[in-house]
Amino acid sequence: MPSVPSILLAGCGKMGGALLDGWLASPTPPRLVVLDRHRTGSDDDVRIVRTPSEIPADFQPDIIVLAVKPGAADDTIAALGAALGPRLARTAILSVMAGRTCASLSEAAKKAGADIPVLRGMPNTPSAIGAGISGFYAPPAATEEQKTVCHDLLFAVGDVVTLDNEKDLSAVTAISGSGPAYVFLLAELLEKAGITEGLSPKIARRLARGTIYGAGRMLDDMPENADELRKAVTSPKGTTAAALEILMAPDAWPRTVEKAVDAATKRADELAN
Ligand SMILES: NC(=O)C1=CN([C@@H]2O[C@H](COP(=O)(O)OP(=O)(O)OC[C@H]3O[C@@H](n4cnc5c(N)ncnc54)[C@H](OP(=O)(O)O)[C@@H]3O)[C@@H](O)[C@H]2O)C=CC1
Ligand SMILES: O=C(O)[C@@H]1CCC=N1
Repeated sequence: MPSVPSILLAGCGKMGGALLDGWLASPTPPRLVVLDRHRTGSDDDVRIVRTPSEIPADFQPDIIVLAVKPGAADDTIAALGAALGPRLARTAILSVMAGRTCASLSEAAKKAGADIPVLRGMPNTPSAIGAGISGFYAPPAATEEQKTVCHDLLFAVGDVVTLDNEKDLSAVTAISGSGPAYVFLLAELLEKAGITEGLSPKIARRLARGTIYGAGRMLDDMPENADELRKAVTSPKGTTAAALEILMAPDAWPRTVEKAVDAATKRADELAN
């Protein structure tokens, strides 16, 4: 494989677009062709096509990053197989889709005439600014070179946790794949509560966002556990204690977060095939 790998990004919506932004801002972006029926325009760094038949004839992808909806994967793989044929002989697929297993995607690739390995990543949208975190799983069928290139693609946009068991990707999806949405919801709710308490929308927004940013940075920078950082904010009989008495009631956040993560994990399992 060449030192700069050739990547076909199939699907460039919310997650594919975040990966693309992150790669383009990284020190050594891969050679990129982007396939997405809604994207237009190309520049020096990336060629954008709307259908597989528009992929340049001399482009041979080392890795296809599959970032379409799980239900669109088989049709996309079939269309790529038909358009690229023998150009897929040394390609591997890196799926970033929720649920879909390596085995089911390998089967779809085989049907499309490409007997090629499928690796899986579960990134998240902060990848767009190089602050992602991804789970990564490579099956035994992948070569060491394919494992390294796929790992490094995810590492170029943030941290990577390598998993020994593919099954764990469902829980990873529920925690870090979907997780930014939970944090954004907290930002929305804090902002709304601030407005209810009489702050202007502008000030409530600034306080909510600044607080989540600062707390996130402390979690990243400081060695203390999250509960220690929480306790450092909580004066006995003070304001935080009054709020946490409500949030930490057994049926409030502890149970709600557990139930939400379990629902997301189960949904990832349902999307498997
Ligand atoms: N959003 C997120 O935060 C995360 C998403 N993921 C995974 O990433 C995948 C994509 O999700 P997301 O980015 O949200 O979805 P989007 O719908 O935003 O993006 C998918 C894009 O691919 C296009 N597309 C699908 N099939 C083809 C095709 N054959 N040819 C050309 N374009 C095609 C879609 O067009 P059209 O809409 O017309 O089909 C759409 O523009 C999912 O499998 C999801 O599980 C993983 C981690 C996080
Ligand atoms: O909601 C979803 O299914 C995708 C996977 C993780 C985040 N978004």
